[in-house]
Amino acid sequence: MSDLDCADLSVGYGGTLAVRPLDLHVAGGHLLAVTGPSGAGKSSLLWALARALRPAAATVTGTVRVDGRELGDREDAARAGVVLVPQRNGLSATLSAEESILVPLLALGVPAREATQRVDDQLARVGLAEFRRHLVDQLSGGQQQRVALARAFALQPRVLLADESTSDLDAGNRELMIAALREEAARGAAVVLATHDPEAAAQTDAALALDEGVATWVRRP
Ligand SMILES: Nc1ncnc2c1ncn2[C@@H]1O[C@H](COP(=O)(O)OP(=O)(O)OP(=O)(O)O)[C@@H](O)[C@H]1O
Repeated sequence: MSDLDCADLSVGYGGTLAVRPLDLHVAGGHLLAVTGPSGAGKSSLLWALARALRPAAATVTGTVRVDGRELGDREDAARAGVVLVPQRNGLSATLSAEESILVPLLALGVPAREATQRVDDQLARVGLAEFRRHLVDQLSGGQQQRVALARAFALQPRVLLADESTSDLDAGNRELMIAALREEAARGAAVVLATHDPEAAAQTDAALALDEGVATWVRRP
């Protein structure tokens, strides 16, 4: 089990305070929803938790810890097993579905045979085995979201931060992907899903609402 904690975490862009100082604990094994209207600060919070906001782009204060160890920068967060699925998926249009999952695994030094097995397993898990050779550009928005989730699952994250990762899915695939996020939590990860969708949020262990950067518990863990 891997715990995610932040203390006094805030995000500002020039004069805008997008996330007001926040203390948060997400225990390994739990799936937390971060809800709120457009512009509430959900993406900013997830990017700050992943230590992925560049100092030139945003002012981030506070600390983020995984299993008690403070994360310095994005590379440090990646080494600690933090995986962010960004809102627009972060996939490269010119890679195929399978390459999208394989390349980060090989870059991290996962042996080729194991990496290939993980690609097969995760494409099957998200129901896209027959689309493996399609370029990302040739996939629908919902299929791209499922590839992005498969890529994250293949990395076996200790902390998984998914930003609107079910927004383009039909109800059936949304249920499947939320079940997969729950399985990642059951494996021991701390999982956070930012979502507009009340039906997705209702299926999580706890829900935190953001409004103009102010966080309020809707359902406590
Ligand atoms: N790079 C940036 N520069 C300046 N302001 C930004 C930047 N990114 C976000 N903001 C502002 O910060 C606030 C929070 O934005 P954020 O994207 O975190 O919200 P969100 O809840 O994820 O919205 P959405 O649901 O539309 O994705 C908004 O007022 C937004 O305009």
